[in-house]
Amino acid sequence: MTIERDDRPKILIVDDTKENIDLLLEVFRDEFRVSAATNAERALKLARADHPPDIILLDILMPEMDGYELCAALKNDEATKGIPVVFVTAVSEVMDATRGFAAGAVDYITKPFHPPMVKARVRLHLDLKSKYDLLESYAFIDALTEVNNRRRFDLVLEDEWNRARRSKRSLSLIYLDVDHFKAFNDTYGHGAGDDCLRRLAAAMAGALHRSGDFIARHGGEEFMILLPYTDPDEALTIAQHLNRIIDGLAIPHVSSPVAAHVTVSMGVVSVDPDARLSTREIVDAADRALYAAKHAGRHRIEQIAI
Ligand SMILES: Nc1nc2c(ncn2[C@@H]2O[C@H](COP(=O)(O)OP(=O)(O)OP(=O)(O)O)[C@@H](O)[C@H]2O)c(=O)[nH]1
Repeated sequence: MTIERDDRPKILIVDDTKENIDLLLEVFRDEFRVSAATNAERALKLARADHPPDIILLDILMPEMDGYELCAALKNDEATKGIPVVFVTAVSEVMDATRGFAAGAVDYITKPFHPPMVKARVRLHLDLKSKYDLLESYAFIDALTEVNNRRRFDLVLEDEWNRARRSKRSLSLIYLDVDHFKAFNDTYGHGAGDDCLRRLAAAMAGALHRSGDFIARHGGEEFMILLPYTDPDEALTIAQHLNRIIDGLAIPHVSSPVAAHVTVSMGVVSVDPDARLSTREIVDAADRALYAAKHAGRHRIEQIAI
């Protein structure tokens, strides 16, 4: 049996009048997955769900929380602020649309609907959103290795550390540095050095399977691997696995005093969720462990728990 995936964009219609919902449902049901809410509370719940809508059509006039307030609430929430909101308004209320833009809406459509126009505008905003998302993702990708960059790492570490503290689960971090990489560049050239970093990044990214596992290039020949919900034993197992994967690439390094191929050193830190530490202190601890691994001869893993 094959289960077909429904890749159509998701649209959420928020309107307290069932007839208006039905009208828009007719317009969108063939091209979109449509859900509907008749009040702000339900709309917020659907917008914050695991599979949020790609766009929200929002009636301005609703009892209790009106469209403006709901829009402002969506824009103030990290989880929903990126979802484009289009106001739905009667022609007589067009002036109010200005307030809608101030609340964070991207556009408005007027009743009575002209279906092709409504569809075209919704498609336009979906298209703009996906281009915006793509651009934003470039800002977080390391151009050489195409894994996450340091900027993204800083944000994700902050998020994961907060989550670890809330859920009382330990967080582990691997700070990894290529051994004698200056000698590698000097021997094989900077272009070969770049290729080596690309291969290491791809191999490590391919070896991390758990959702939430995260790799970033931290700078130069340094990488960070963040392992949420991971205790010291598991973190050590993953570090050893990465070490084997890198040894397995067997990238020749004749000028390394450590081995005939490219090797790495790792500092592994596992943090107790009750430890009152800043993310900076976590990174510093991983750095100390990495330094110990380098000092002890390289091509090894040093681990600390804090
Ligand atoms: N090819 C290439 N080299 C880089 C890049 N970023 C940093 N490097 C080089 O990485 C080398 C790092 O050298 P060091 O910090 O002295 O460390 P190392 O030679 O790896 O020695 P240990 O870390 O002590 O084992 C420098 O020569 C940098 O020029 C890069 O993007 N591409």
